[in-house]
Amino acid sequence: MRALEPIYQPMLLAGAPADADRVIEVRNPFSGALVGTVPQAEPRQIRAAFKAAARFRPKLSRRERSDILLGTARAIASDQDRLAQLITAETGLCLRDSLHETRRACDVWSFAAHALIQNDGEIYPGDIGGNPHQRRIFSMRTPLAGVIAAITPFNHPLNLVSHKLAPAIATNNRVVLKPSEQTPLTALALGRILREQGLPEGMLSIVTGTPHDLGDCVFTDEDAELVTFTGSVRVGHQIAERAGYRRLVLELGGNDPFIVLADADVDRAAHLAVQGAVRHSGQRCTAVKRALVVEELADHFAERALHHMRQLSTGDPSDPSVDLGTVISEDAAQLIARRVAGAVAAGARLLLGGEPRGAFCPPTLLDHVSPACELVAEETFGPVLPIIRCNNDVDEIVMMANATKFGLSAAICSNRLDHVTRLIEGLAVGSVNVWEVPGYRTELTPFGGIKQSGLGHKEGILEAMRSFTQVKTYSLPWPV
Ligand SMILES: NC(=O)c1ccc[n+]([C@@H]2O[C@H](COP(=O)([O-])OP(=O)(O)OC[C@H]3O[C@@H](n4cnc5c(N)ncnc54)[C@H](O)[C@@H]3O)[C@@H](O)[C@H]2O)c1
Repeated sequence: MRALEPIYQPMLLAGAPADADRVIEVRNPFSGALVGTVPQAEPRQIRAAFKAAARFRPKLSRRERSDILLGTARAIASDQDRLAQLITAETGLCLRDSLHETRRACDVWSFAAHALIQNDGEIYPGDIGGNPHQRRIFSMRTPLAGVIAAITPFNHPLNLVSHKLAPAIATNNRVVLKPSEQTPLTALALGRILREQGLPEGMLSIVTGTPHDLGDCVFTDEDAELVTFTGSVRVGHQIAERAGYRRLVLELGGNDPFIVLADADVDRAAHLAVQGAVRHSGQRCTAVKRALVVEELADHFAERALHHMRQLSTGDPSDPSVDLGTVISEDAAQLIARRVAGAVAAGARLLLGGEPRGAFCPPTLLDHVSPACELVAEETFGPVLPIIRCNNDVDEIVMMANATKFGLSAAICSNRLDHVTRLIEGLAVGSVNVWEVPGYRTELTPFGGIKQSGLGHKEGILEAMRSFTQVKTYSLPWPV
């Protein structure tokens, strides 16, 4: 496929294009080619973005918001090839994964449009207590008084940005978004679409820059009432320590187990595990990070997983037939390689893999992995499937799965209802999928982790619309 011409994208400050004295370069992780440049914002520009947002009071009717959201969904759908190419150029993800991402983002925007037409208030009778009143209490949801500060990671540059912006717009809020400096071009392309759909300028700023240059200003601005952050545990915890008295929504890393019990169809389980581990280059918070397989199936599982991994085609991520692109950078590929080597040194058997080439990390399969290795104790963000063998004992498997600081999602392969229900009850995670990859969800459903993976506030359109609003109650006389 022809390489895209390098582009310069200005930021959006209160909807208007804005430059800065310096730029950051975005390079294609596969080819090293320059994809484009964006401004390196200065802290004073971040302040200006929050100030402009705080001054603006959105007055869009539900119908107007719904039109903008549906228009955005349609624009993403009609431009999906170009957007997918941009995602692939910025991230090194294969085009197939990028197209998948554009379809998810369309869902986000259209589901938000549908969600906002539902009434979100409730009615409570006043005559229920020991001192009954002839009144009724009504609740309504209002936008936040302050501005939403949104910070997003590199790995889903369209979908996760959509998960911040769509519910914010649906609830008439104002947002200052700082996308990852590794993938800012897709976020800015989405910002342009929103402008074309008639989003009022004061509702959205998209500022770009490195955390090194911006410091804390995005999440400590005096006008930021809520910080919604998706990214690593390390950065999420730093933000939690420094953000002060404001609402926090943290969607952090994961270390998701893929549990295969003794009754499982081994080939089906192995195929799912490989998909869950390598799709999106293994760079999903909910990717399969550890396969916990009962000992009696493990040889067969490893053999079938090897078979499925060998089917994957690799190469230029912009080639539509390629299944696996690169990870985000050469440094990321090197870190994965070091952790794989560490696991092998600790006794794991490498069944498939090899040295990284630039940012390309080959699909990697290991068996007999010790749960103590860094490869599986930490979140390893790459196309790696480590098999940890375990005893055929559900309670022990629950303990192994939970023996991590993370608590995002999990997957189970079993048809034994008694075992499945014990696992669903026992796993300390936000979501469990039976006979699916851990990350399965719709864009509407609640999603988010516990323990170090998050504070328990959920995303997903409906939950995000709740966290981006306050509940106000009012009561009226209600004589009967
Ligand atoms: N739970 C979820 O929903 C979810 C979804 C996707 C990704 N993630 C997680 O995100 C991580 C991968 O993304 P990443 O590498 O971009 O994460 P990251 O934490 O390095 O960066 C995320 C964002 O924070 C910014 N940032 C980095 N350091 C900062 C600092 N000191 N102060 C303020 N902002 C800072 C980055 O510029 C980026 O915009 C993985 O851990 C993955 O599991 C979680």
